[in-house]
Amino acid sequence: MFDKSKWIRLPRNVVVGHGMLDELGAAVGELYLTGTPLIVTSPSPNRIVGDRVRDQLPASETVVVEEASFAQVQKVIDAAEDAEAGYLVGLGGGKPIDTAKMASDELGVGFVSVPTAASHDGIVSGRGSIPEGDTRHSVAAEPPLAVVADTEVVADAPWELTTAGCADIISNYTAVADWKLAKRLKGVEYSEYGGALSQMTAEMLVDNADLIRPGLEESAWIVVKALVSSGVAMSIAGSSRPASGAEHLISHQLDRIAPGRALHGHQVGVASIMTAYLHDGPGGLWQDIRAALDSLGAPTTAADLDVSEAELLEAMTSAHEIRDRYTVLGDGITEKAARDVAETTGVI
Ligand SMILES: NC(=O)C1=CN([C@@H]2O[C@H](COP(=O)(O)OP(=O)(O)OC[C@H]3O[C@@H](n4cnc5c(N)ncnc54)[C@H](OP(=O)(O)O)[C@@H]3O)[C@@H](O)[C@H]2O)C=CC1
Ligand SMILES: O=C(CO)COP(=O)(O)O
Ligand SMILES: [Zn+2]
Repeated sequence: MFDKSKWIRLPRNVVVGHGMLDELGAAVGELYLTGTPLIVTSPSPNRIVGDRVRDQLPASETVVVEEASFAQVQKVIDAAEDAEAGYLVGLGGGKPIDTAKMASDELGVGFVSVPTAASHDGIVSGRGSIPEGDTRHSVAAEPPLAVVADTEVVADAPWELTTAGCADIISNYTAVADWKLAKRLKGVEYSEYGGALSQMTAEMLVDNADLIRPGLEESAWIVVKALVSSGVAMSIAGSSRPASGAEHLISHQLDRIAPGRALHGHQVGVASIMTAYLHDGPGGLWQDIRAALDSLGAPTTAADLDVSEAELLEAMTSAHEIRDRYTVLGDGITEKAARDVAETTGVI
């Protein structure tokens, strides 16, 4: 049996720009896929651009998912089998895209990612995440064969989705720091290319933070490109390590302790302020991260996330337990240490 985590698996066509939805048919046609396309979408993207996508993919069928759950993945698998689907098209935010990604993995058919929001780097990656049950972190899945992101559509999406995508990228700083630490202390395999690309992506986004403003199509373009790069870094690494460290562990725990309160990217952004402090101490990177999030209008405090002090501290002190991934949290931090860092960084 092959270990595909050793392969670098990337989308073949990445089509990003103004009006690019109208090139979906051409981008997919180039992949020589056969059979009925099954469009997997959610209510808003279906309403906003569903017909434009259907015009590009004649004879397609559509299934609308209501939430990200294993029941909805099964609904898509059933719809694909009924339609004898040749491939799936995830159209929308992370919910329909990851549902399509997980279903296509199970069905053994290809999938195409058509993000309508730049909310996190899962829209491009070979990592699937259904935040239900015990496993809240992503698992290996098939990467999209193609990604088609129309920046006009993404720029029109609610601004908070874009700031969540930015924060998910900014958190790459601490993810890479955790990965390097795990290499030094635990001999974990580290990819120089994966780490460097992920770090550079975070730097470019922070350097351009002033240009990222609501309604500006150029902003959507910067963020989508960054999400693509982050997805590529994960493909090079064969894991989510370049984009997921202790800040993601804390976010995954918040998903358990306080489900549905805040967007994934917003949670990892706030957690990243604190894990940067744990890495560097006072006067270090944490202030740059907080300033960048602040300038984008992304959350920087527990209150912004609608999370109580007790919920945050519980997530911070138990985050190390959820997965075998060594980070700056080591084998756990005390409640006092968690409170100190949260207070010093202004998160509580
Ligand atoms: N693979 C990975 O690494 C990761 C994957 N995920 C997955 O992503 C999901 C969360 O992703 P997220 O994007 O926040 O969730 P959604 O897909 O639910 O999108 C968020 C909201 O935005 C709406 N929406 C999407 N696009 C537009 C648009 N263009 N205009 C107006 N509204 C729009 C959706 O509306 P409506 O619901 O009405 O359609 C929804 O209310 C998780 O549940 C998980 O499955 C999360 C983190 C990491
Ligand atoms: O969200 C991700 C990267 O930004 C994926 O990370 P996880 O593997 O921790 O879910
Ligand atoms: Zn993430």
